[in-house]
Formats: sequence, C-alpha cells, structure tokens
Amino acid sequence: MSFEEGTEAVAAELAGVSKRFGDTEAVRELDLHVPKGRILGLIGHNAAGKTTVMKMLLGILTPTTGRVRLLGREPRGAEGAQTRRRVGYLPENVAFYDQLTGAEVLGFFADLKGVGRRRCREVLAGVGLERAGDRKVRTYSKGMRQRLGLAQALLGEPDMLLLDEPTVGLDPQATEEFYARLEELRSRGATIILSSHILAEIEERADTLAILGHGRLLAEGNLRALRQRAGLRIRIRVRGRDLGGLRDTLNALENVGAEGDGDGLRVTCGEAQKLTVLERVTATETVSDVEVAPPSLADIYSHFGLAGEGAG
Ligand SMILES: Nc1ncnc2c1ncn2[C@@H]1O[C@H](COP(=O)(O)OP(=O)(O)OP(=O)(O)O)[C@@H](O)[C@H]1O
Repeated sequence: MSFEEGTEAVAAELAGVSKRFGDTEAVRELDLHVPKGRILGLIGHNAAGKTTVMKMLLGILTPTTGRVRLLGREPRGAEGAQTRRRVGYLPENVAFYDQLTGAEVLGFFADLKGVGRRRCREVLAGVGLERAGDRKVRTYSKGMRQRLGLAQALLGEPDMLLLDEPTVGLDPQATEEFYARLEELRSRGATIILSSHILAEIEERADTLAILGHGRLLAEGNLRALRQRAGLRIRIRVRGRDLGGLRDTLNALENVGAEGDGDGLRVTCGEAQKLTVLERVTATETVSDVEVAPPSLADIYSHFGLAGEGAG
C-alpha cells in the first residue's frame, strides 16, 4: 500500500521500523498499515514487541530505524502534540493516584488532554463506574481500575485508540460492553489498535490480525485468511452410537481423517472439506451431537513456530 505524506487514509503506519534496546531487538523491520476506520488486533507471545509498537505510534519511543506516522503525522514533537489530543491510549498496566476518586482521576486526565471535564460523568457511566465515581481509587477492584483506564482512553471521542490488553481483569459482561463501545466508536470513523493474548476474544472483532513474533510481522490478515494461509485443520467432535460406517465414509474423503474415540469420533479436515463432513455427519441418524473447533491461537502459534514462546 502506498502512503501519501499528510493523508489520513492510512491512520497508522510503520515502514521499515526497527527498535533496539541495547542488545534486544524488540521490533525488526516492521511494515504495518492500518487504514482509517479499521480495528487491528496485534497478537504475539510475551515480549513479541506489541507494546513497543504502540509506544512508537504514540511517540513515547523513537524507532531506531524506519518511519512511523499516526493520523498522517510524525507522532513526536510539535506535530505529534496536536495528534495526541485525538488519540486514546490504554497502557498495559494502568496505575492511578489511589487517593483520588475515579471522577477526580478522570478530570485530571481530561485536563491533561485539554478536552474539558464536561463529559467526564458520561464517560464514567459509559464504563459502568457511574456510582463508584466518588469513591477513592484505592477501594477499586482490578476490573474497576481497568474500566477507569478505559474511561480515560475514551475521553474526547478519540479518532485513534491504542489499547494494550484492554480486557484484562474485565468480567464477561464488561468485556461485551467494552467491545460494543469500540464498535460504536469505529462506526463514527475511529481507528483502533488493540493487543491481546486472547485470540478467541478479538477474532470476531478485529478486521485484521497482525501476528508478531520476536519483533517481526509473521502474518497479517483476517482470521479466516490466516487459517487458510496456515492450512490449519478443523477439529470436529462427533458423538453418537454405531459410528463405524460414518468413520469409514469420512476416511474415504480426501483430506479428512476420522477415528473412533469412546462415545464417538474425532475428525480433522481442511476448511474446504468442512461442509461436506458436516453434511455426512448430520445425515447419520445415530449422531447425537457435533462440535466444531476451528484452529485455536495455540494452533496458529505453533504453525508460525511460536509454541511455548515466552518473554526473554
Ligand atoms: N524500555 C525498555 N528497555 C529495555 N528493553 C525493553 C524496553 N521495553 C521493552 N523492552 C524489551 O523489548 C521486547 C519487547 O517488549 P514488549 O513490551 O514490546 O513486548 P509485548 O509483546 O508487549 O509483551 P507482553 O505480551 O509480555 O506484554 C522485550 O524483550 C522487552 O524486554
């Protein structure tokens, strides 16, 4: 994709970016383009470079080599100062002044961002902290702190959101509400980059996933494309009785494997064979249940050689 100076069609761009910390190459020759209005999910093992990418986009870190643009501008210096007002950032570890109330903390961030305190209450209510707003932050649970972190990132209706593991500590309902809020912002044109270790959570929400491994971009695309590219197999668990005939029928199909397992069959197949397999399975009267498990994050990680990777 080409990138014109000053345009916002590409909301975030890294071109040939590397970042070194002493001997550690945190990010290596990274090219990444995020079109305006998209949600990009950054995934990768611990220490893959996700936070470093976000910090370079924010202008908190300077790349060792390469070029970074956020909303069409250089994120550092005077040019960046204007952009930053339009950006919401949720750091990985949110820390607040414990002696302040939630509302005071948010007011403080609103002042810093120059967006005015007028809508703070509304933003607090939007993350479910309306009633807790007057309590000191030191009395907050982990999830409440995370919600407050989200609230400060959402201040001022940002055009760009950078969210580092935003749903850590949120309960399922809060997670749903959080993603609904993101969708709302996106429908108004905001661009969102979020990192997560939980693929199951972002696979439905992100338009594009970028997989980082040891600072390199290993693959990019929507989940379907990534699965296809990786050629990962789908697992299908079939339960029922007398399934020997079905097992043989399935094994006769190309790129399908089926074996008996206690109360049923374990079947694996490629994406292209999925519907044919399901057709055969559902046409078998003695089948009582079927579960389809698409390749998981663990499968994708191991495909890209990242199984068992960790910090270090
Ligand atoms: N300020 C720093 N000084 C030295 N090394 C750093 C610094 N910041 C990051 N690193 C190193 O850069 C690498 C990438 O770290 P980064 O925080 O970007 O990873 P991450 O993908 O966000 O990891 P996690 O999933 O664990 O949060 C790591 O090896 C880390 O130790």
